[in-house]
Amino acid sequence: MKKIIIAIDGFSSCGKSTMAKDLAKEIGYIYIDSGAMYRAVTLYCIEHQLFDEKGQVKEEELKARMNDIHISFRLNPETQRPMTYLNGMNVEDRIRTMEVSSHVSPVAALGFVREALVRLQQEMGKEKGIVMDGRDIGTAVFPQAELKIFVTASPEIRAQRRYDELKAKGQEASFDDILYNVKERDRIDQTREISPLRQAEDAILLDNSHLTIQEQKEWLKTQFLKATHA
Ligand SMILES: Nc1ncnc2c1ncn2[C@@H]1O[C@H](COP(=O)(O)OP(=O)(O)O)[C@@H](O)[C@H]1O
Ligand SMILES: Nc1ccn([C@@H]2O[C@H](COP(=O)(O)OP(=O)(O)O)[C@@H](O)[C@H]2O)c(=O)n1
Repeated sequence: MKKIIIAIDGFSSCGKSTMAKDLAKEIGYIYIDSGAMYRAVTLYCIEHQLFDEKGQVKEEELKARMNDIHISFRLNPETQRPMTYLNGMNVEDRIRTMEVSSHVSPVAALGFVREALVRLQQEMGKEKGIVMDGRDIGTAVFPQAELKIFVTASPEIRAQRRYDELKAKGQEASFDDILYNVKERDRIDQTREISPLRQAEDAILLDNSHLTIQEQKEWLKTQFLKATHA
């Protein structure tokens, strides 16, 4: 069967990666979490003191160091899940902290950061057979994608999902802080100048507020089958 590109965009913490990862595994496609790449650049900034005392990113310094930032994915041999690597180090857990979540959107709004990461993402999708999730996959990275999904759910439900996830990992978390972060990232992501978060005209909208993980997985598989048998 001819391989296609599947773009899954939408608001923060609604379940995009969960459904994208599950589908990719089932149909034998590569899965790429583009948000992990923006998170990895943000972790690099935190670890190299590239935020000033006001919490603003030191743009010129980051720009000068972009060539020193190498991001890749490798499958965990036990779980078969993709792990994010930054300059050869596994940073999968470190990029998921609230500290990174609260700094990532301003970093992702920078044109030179987006240019570098979009180039890498397009390279990864060159052979098709890829499911990528993020904010601008259907609008900017792969506007030609054969299947585009735009996912949303209420902010409270999304914050609860992220809260449960952090708690399950044993991380300290406050529901109110997470809710604030989810809403604030949505605001910055939707209002930035370059490739703001928006639904592509040809994307299928999914509100999964009241769907289980299993239900949304089945829904996505149906969309895939429709797109490949059309
Ligand atoms: N339909 C759902 N119902 C309940 N929890 C969900 C659902 N979809 C995903 N989750 C959980 O919500 C959290 C956020 O999901 P994730 O896939 O990381 O979202 P995103 O990629 O959109 O940020 C994860 O802990 C995931 O297990
Ligand atoms: N294609 C993408 C993916 C993520 N991002 C940025 O990276 C942040 C983290 O993305 P993510 O997908 O890991 O976010 P979660 O919804 O998983 O928390 C987003 O809030 C955006 O600011 C982006 O700008 N473009």
